[in-house]
Amino acid sequence: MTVKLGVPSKGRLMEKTFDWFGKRGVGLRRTGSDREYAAAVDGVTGVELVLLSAGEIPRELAAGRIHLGVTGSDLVREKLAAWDTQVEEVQLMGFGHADLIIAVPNCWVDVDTLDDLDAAAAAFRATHGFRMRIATKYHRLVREFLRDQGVADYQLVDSQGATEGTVKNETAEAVADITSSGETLRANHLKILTDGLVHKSQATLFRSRKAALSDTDRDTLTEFLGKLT
Ligand SMILES: Nc1ncnc2c1ncn2[C@@H]1O[C@H](COP(=O)(O)OP(=O)(O)OP(=O)(O)O)[C@@H](O)[C@H]1O
Ligand SMILES: O=P(O)(O)OC[C@H]1O[C@H](OP(=O)(O)OP(=O)(O)O)[C@H](O)[C@@H]1O
Repeated sequence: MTVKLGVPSKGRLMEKTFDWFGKRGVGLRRTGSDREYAAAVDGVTGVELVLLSAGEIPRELAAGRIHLGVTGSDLVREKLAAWDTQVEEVQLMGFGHADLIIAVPNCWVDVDTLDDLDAAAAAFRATHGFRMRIATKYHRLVREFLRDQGVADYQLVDSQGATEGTVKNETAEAVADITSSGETLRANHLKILTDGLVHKSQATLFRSRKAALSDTDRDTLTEFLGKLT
């Protein structure tokens, strides 16, 4: 057997992940054509590279099909129930920073905090006869956060992309999404609630608590982690 390392095959995190391992003496490289998802690891034996989408890495770790995986800390928390019983955070990697936040229209001048949102939500329901809609793809994280903060009078509507556009399109009144430069929020006339930070995410190396290991794999993994951390 081999120790399996899952890394993002494309998207924001891929290149920086390759650089991060490179700086630690582990060469990750794609092999074959541009479009072929084949890869190799240089500088260490017994480790196999598996190219996956960032969004699928949490599931693969939880299923024990990979031993180590790189993805955003937001994605692990969103995709896995009781995430820390299924995976272990090995190392924050210092890139892929993004904040999951709750934002409302700039023109809601009386709404700057979660308490304000709660009050606005009750008023909204009384006026419109349905609950205020918050668009997001982070259902688990947002629901848990709002429950802990005592906000209840809302409904989540699913948005898998262009989430900030839902307010203008009148399919939601507020959004919960990732922000990095803040440009997309600004361009869509949205403001972040002052206490509306749900999670500060960054790329993270995770270890599966579920993946089986032979004695040899265990030694390989220990040696490999020694190089990385
Ligand atoms: N500006 C940003 N917008 C969205 N995600 C960001 C941003 N900056 C960093 N991230 C992080 O990047 C990760 C998502 O990476 P990426 O966008 O490459 O994957 P994806 O396209 O969503 O996933 P998949 O490959 O599954 O389609 C998340 O952990 C997210 O927090
Ligand atoms: O703060 P900013 O730097 O503007 O970045 C934030 C935006 O980037 C992401 O969208 P992405 O580009 O992944 O497209 P999406 O709308 O399809 O999710 C995220 O969902 C925000 O919309």
